[in-house]
Amino acid sequence: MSLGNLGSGLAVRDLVVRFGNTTAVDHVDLDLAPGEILALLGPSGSGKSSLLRGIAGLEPLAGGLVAWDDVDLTNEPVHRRGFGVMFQDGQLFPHRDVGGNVAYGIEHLSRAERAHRVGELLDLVGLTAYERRAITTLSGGQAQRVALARSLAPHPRLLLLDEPLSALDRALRERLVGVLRDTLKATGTTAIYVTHDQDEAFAAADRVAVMGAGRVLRIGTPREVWRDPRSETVAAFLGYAPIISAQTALALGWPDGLGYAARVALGPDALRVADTGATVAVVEQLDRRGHTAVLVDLPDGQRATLRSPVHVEARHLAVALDPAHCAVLPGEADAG
Ligand SMILES: Nc1ncnc2c1ncn2[C@@H]1O[C@H](COP(=O)(O)OP(=O)(O)OP(=O)(O)O)[C@@H](O)[C@H]1O
Repeated sequence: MSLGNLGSGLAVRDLVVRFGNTTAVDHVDLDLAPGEILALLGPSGSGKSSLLRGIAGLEPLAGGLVAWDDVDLTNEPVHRRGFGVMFQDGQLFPHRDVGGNVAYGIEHLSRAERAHRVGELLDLVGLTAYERRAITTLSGGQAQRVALARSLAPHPRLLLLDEPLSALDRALRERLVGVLRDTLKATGTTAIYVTHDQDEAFAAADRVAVMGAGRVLRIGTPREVWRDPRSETVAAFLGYAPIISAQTALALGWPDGLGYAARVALGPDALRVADTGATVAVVEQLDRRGHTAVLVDLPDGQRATLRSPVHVEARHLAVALDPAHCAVLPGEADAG
């Protein structure tokens, strides 16, 4: 049934998923344009998987609507939505080889068409000539690339990826997130990508939605969400720390123009050593890759980290805040 006003791509309206007394997804609205990649980010238990599964049709809805190109799919079974799903463990068939796995969803095609599509996708995910390899001989990263090729083979109009890289180590994740994004873009696939890793979300997506307690707290491009998290919850989840009052920010040399109730969230490079400024006590120094993390106590008693190229000798430092590496948050009373 055409709904008449929801536009092209995915539209989610007022979606609710409940498990007993737990509301896992709490009245969520979401729009996704064709070809767009959205990352769903949020702490454990914030409802990311439940939202994804609700959209896929894998979880019954307690309320709301899922539509594609203005057509209501809420009551369509999973396999009639034209959506694909890829999970953390890939769920490959061990008794089929790589090519057999990729061809799984396209067995209605002619042998030649199938072979062409399988070859094309294996090329895209960087596994050319792996077609006859046994699944049991693949590394974790290779297996996830096969899983990606398999889920893309039937041309899903929406691909739902649930923590597709989280079983892999960080270095491999950083590399594969690029392969994943490039492959989704090369195939023009619209996708929702669930992860709890901020870096992965920012690297994969055109837009990021940060969830908390079943709701979408903030949605925008990675740059918009980072620059303007709009709430302490989102800022803290993105890795801003600590969050200080306007008064403390002014004491640390903030150039003015802050509302009395505003709060300032410090990003990783927010504090720097200055010739003049507030003096803070050095508490501890930790060796990091390429820099020293100098832990200092701010005038309000909160601990903050300053990145320094070398260990500092002094027990006290003059520091200043760099507004370009901070986010200004509205005071509780102004928060919308
Ligand atoms: N099958 C289930 N039965 C009961 N409660 C569930 C079920 N699945 C999820 N929940 C609950 O719903 C809420 C949201 O869980 P969900 O798995 O969607 O969160 P998440 O953000 O994906 O978490 P994670 O990052 O840990 O996977 C949690 O409180 C969780 O305990």
